[in-house]
Amino acid sequence: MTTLYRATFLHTPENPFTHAEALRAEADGGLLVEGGVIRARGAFTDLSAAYPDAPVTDLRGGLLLPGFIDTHVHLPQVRVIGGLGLPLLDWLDQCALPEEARMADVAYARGVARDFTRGLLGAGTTTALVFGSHFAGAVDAFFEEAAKTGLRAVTGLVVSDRLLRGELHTTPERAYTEGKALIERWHGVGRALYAVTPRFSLSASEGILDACAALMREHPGVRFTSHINENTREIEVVRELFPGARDYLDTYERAGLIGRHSVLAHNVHPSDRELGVMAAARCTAAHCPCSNSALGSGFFPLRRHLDAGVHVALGSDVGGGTGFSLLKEGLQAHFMQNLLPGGVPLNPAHLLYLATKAGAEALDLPEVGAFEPGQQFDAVHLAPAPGTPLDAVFRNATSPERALAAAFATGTPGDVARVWIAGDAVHTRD
Ligand SMILES: Nc1nc2[nH]cnc2c(=O)[nH]1
Ligand SMILES: [Zn+2]
Repeated sequence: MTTLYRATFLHTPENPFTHAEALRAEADGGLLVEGGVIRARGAFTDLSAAYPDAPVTDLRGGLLLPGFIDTHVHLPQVRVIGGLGLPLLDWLDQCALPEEARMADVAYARGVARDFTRGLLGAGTTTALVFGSHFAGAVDAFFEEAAKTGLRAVTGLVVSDRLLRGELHTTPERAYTEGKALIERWHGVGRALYAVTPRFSLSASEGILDACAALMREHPGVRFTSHINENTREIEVVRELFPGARDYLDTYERAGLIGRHSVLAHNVHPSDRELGVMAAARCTAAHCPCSNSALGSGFFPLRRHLDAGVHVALGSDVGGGTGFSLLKEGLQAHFMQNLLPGGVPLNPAHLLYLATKAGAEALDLPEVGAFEPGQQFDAVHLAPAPGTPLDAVFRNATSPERALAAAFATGTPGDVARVWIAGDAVHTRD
């Protein structure tokens, strides 16, 4: 099936942190999509002349962007968004972990997976690196829900063997056998990919990190994700638990877990050595600005990451974060860099890149992240309801870039009118 989409569209096929003019915009643009793949892109008049028989879907009056890519979000935390006012370790004990224990019940986990997937798609997120659950049945339920809805999900069993609560602990042996079974069942099936996921070094012994490394070695192509350097108290505890490690990163590095397919969430308090190793390994820091603010974790040192050459993408970190919208994460990143002495001034091109193409790079998914011919048509149509302030800005914007800035400043999931993955409509606003 072929469709010619007519829209004001923007995308960032190049990295604006390293390329001038990275923001590409077409005020009256056309995207020819065939079988879910973008075949041609340009001015609408040119495309309609070249493909006069293609049925046109008219999306004028809003903005069409590549689907958002969330590189850090927790499946079992959708129902506990909003536990404000606690630092990380207290928030885990009081808000997150009691809810995560409920995921032992697969029927409960299925409901959570539905709420979670709906939250992602409704915010315009089409690909997500998801911290799964400590329970294999819940991870299965989420893979099933993602397959049903079309979401591109990269996820896995979260493993820990200390300092959480008993129900959430496993053993290195079980972490390995359950992880292996899930990889064999799901990795590379449809749009699903597996991510080996020790929760963080605070809750993971060397034995369980070694079990994770065995899974990575034996299954090339699976992704790796964990947390790092989020909170100063957490970092102190990790230092005490790993007296032989040079720093937090080294706890993962020594196990052989750091490489091109590794995504480390937060990294608010890194050392120069850690940044150097992350850059050399070409792994990614998932920046989660709303979470860093809500949990008081600190200001992400974006300048130091960029100067060291570390790739950075964006994560919502629901439920430490405050919701699924990567528009909000972009705005909060912008605010925090504005407030941080020596922060990086972030323009709309940076924000769009962080919310889209940067995530595709992080996950090594060249088929998504922008509107290049040959890429999948994963897209979000922002079309504010008539009479809203964003609608007023869109109607009066002097350029697509101005409208994009306003979308980050004031856009919400309520402005997400329609979302496509591989050309299929996966969310339509009521
Ligand atoms: N923000 C955040 N940090 C973590 N570190 C370990 N677990 C978590 C979590 O669930 N959320
Ligand atoms: Zn997290």
